[in-house]
Amino acid sequence: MKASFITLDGIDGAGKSTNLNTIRSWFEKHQLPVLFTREPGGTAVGEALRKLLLDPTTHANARTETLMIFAARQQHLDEVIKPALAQDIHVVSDRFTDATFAYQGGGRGLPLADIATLENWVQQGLQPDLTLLLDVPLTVAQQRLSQNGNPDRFEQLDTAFFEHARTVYLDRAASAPQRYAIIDSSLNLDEVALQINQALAQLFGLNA
Ligand SMILES: Nc1ncnc2c1ncn2[C@@H]1O[C@H](COP(=O)(O)OP(=O)(O)OP(=O)(O)O)[C@@H](O)[C@H]1O
Ligand SMILES: Cc1cn([C@H]2C[C@H](O)[C@@H](COP(=O)(O)O)O2)c(=O)[nH]c1=O
Repeated sequence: MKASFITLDGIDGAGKSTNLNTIRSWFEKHQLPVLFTREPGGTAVGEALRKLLLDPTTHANARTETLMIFAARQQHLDEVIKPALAQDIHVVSDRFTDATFAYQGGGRGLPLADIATLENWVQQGLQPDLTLLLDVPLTVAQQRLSQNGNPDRFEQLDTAFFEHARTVYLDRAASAPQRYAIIDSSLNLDEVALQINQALAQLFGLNA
């Protein structure tokens, strides 16, 4: 079986961290080899860039921010993602390039075509086999996040930023429905887990 590259994405507060456990359990149940990783991050270089990117005192403009994210991604692809896939290990990444289109494109307002240029240069055609897009209305995400202290540099951004980001995520999913599973993450955790398990089962041709 060819190894699959799966990404998990959505606006802050959509429930990615919470639902990673569901994905872990599904792979354990089916005894499939899998590597969990995240962006920005996943390597020493990537984690150092993540620290800068999420630090509220960092003053990076939108283009610098985007280049930092793609620098982290290049290292992540070369050091972690591509080697794992080559060894027939499935890879699940907590965020990938959809986040750049959504946050730097939708949120920050950079041209999506510029992000696509960087995507082509860095990924050389590599795309996820499945993207689990956790989708919630902004009010739900914000209500959930309000329970967490110390918002990071992105979590401090305003409602318009996240509305634009959510729109880009949904537009991308609509334009390539074979690659995306839109998960209604406003439902309770059991119902969200069911949708995630169904999407994984469909990708692998296994039981949910
Ligand atoms: N389906 C759900 N129903 C109720 N609460 C939820 C649900 N999913 C997540 N939560 C709660 O919402 C909060 C945010 O969830 P989580 O940290 O998983 O979001 P996230 O998308 O990973 O956010 P971030 O990207 O900022 O880490 C947590 O307190 C979590 O327990
Ligand atoms: C990959 C990627 C991430 N971001 C932002 C989105 C989040 O606010 C943070 C990462 O933190 P997480 O809650 O642990 O996912 O970084 C971004 O703006 N652009 C990207 O490409």
